[in-house]
Order: sequence, then C-alpha cells, then structure tokens
Amino acid sequence: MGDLVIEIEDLVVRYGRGKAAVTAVAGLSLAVAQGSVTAVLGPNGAGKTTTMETCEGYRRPTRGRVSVLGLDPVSDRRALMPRVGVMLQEGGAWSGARAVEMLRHVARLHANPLDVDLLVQRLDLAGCGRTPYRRLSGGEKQRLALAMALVGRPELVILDEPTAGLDPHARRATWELVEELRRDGVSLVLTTHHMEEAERLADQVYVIDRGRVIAAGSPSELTSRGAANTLRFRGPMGLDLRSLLAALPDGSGVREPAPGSYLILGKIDPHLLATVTAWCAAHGVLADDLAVERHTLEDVFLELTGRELRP
Ligand SMILES: Nc1ncnc2c1ncn2[C@@H]1O[C@H](COP(=O)(O)OP(=O)(O)OP(=O)(O)O)[C@@H](O)[C@H]1O
Repeated sequence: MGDLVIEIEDLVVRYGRGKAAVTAVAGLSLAVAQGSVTAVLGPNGAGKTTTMETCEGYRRPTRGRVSVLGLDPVSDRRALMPRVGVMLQEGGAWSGARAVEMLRHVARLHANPLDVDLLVQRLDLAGCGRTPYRRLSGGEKQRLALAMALVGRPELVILDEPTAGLDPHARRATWELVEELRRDGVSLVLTTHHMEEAERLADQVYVIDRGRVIAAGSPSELTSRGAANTLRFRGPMGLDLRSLLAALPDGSGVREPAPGSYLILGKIDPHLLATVTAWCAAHGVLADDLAVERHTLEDVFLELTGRELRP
C-alpha cells in the first residue's frame, strides 16, 4: 500500500448526551491509500456520512484519531480546504445563485482550477446553467455539487453518495469522471449503498454496519470470501426454509430476502443445483428464474448481517 491520505483509528462519534445519546460511529478504523478509490458501503444509518463529515472537519471525534493528508481535519481545516474536494449530501450551495456562476466563483477561489466550460459539458450542466440553485432538480443539484468538489483540482476527493437520485446516464457520467480522476492520480473516497458502484469503481471497499467495519478488501477479495456463487430463484412466498436447508450440504445458507425471492449461498455445484430442483419438485414448487450468479457484495452483506444492504 502506498502513502495513506486518510487514516481513521478507532473512531467513535456520538450525537447528544446522556440517555438520549446516539452512537453513530462505534470504533471504526479505515485507511485510504494515495491514488486509489475507496468505497464505504453500508445501509442507511450505518454511519457513513458521520465518518465523512469527521474527515471533512465538520465534526469532532468523540474518541479516536482522524488524519487527512497527514493533518488534523478540525485544527488544520484552512490548510486542507484547497487540497480536498468535498461533495456533501446536501450540496452546500446558496439558494438564489445561478448554477454556473456558482461554479465559476468556486473556480476563482482556487489557484489552478479545471476548465469550467469543460466540466459543465461533462456533467451536462449547460442546460440549467442560468437556473437559480433552489430551482434545480435533485439530479442537477447533485451534478453541480460534484462539479464544485472537483473544480479546484483537489488531491483528495470525498463524495457522499455521489450518484444517489441520478438517472442511469448521469450515474455513468459520474463513474467515468471518477475513473478519470483516479487515472490522474487523485485519491477518492465515496460512500454508497449501491454495491454495483462499489464493485465497479473501488480498489478497496469497507463494508460498514452500525458504525463499525464488518468487512474490508478489494471487491474480488470480498466476493470470493465465503460463497463464490449464489443460486437464486423465485417461487411462492413463505417456503419452508428449514426443510430446504436440511436437504442441502453443510455450510449452505438459504434466505428469502424479499417475499417469494430465494437465495442459496454456499458451494453451488451441479449436485447442489439438482438437490434444490429435487426439493422443489417434492414440494410442488415451480422455481422461476432459476439462475446461478456470481456472488455480489450485496450477498456478502447479507451473509455477514442476515440483513439486506438496501431497505
Ligand atoms: N445530527 C444528528 N443528531 C442525532 N443523530 C444523528 C445525527 N446525524 C446522524 N444521526 C444518527 O447517526 C446514525 C448514523 O447516521 P449517518 O447519517 O452517519 O449514516 P449513513 O450511513 O450516512 O446513512 P444514510 O445512508 O442514510 O445517509 C443514524 O442512526 C442517524 O440517525
């Protein structure tokens, strides 16, 4: 691993005090290597935003240590500002200002900004360039926030759910931009609850749940841990999972993540496939859409927590 641009050690962040206190981050450690893309993947409320805000200097750790580009995000905030591009979930913009004017203003604050016109074109912001911020659509706000994070050519970019609410076209444009930045040597951290996004973009993924890291590794390390494949089928809801599990080899798992949607985890081989179809035949179940698929990060999360990544 090269130099670290972010180091978080045993971070605890609590909101409120006493009995009403909420522990949003509960002893989380992670590291971001220079020039890499790191994804922080977790369900709603896992503590992703709180962790990112601590790196951005907006929150103080209740306990633990956070270092960004070797500096303290709170006390060295001024020194870090020009070097770190931040995209918040809420955009952080002025309601009456026009989109492209805002971007030009932010560009002027930086010594060596990107070409604003090019960025506007890449993020498809030309059509709404004269629209006041408060009138932008959700997707336009997201794209503008991304442009504002990138315009100063930061060394490190922190993106909180950069593609939430974007249509597939805008999502792909964002992914391509992230890939280009990485090629240019920029370090990126992004939070997401989309496993496809983490799988496609990230060199390193931290899966977090309830304020803690529950698994970490490259996407292929994570998905090849435990089960390599997943068998899926659809059938009537509420099948007897215990009976099905009893028919399967030791080490297999059976879940019904959504009503009528079944998932079998474990060593998926021809014998197991035959066992499942035989069980279905014996129980009068016609298995629809039966498919063997590569194990995904979504499956990893389900295996580790018994819950789904997305609500
Ligand atoms: N200002 C606050 N005051 C009290 N509790 C808070 C505050 N901000 C967040 N929390 C709580 O802290 C926990 C973690 O929230 P956080 O926003 O960091 O999660 P997240 O992983 O980013 O979630 P999401 O994917 O929904 O954005 C949640 O239980 C949330 O309700």
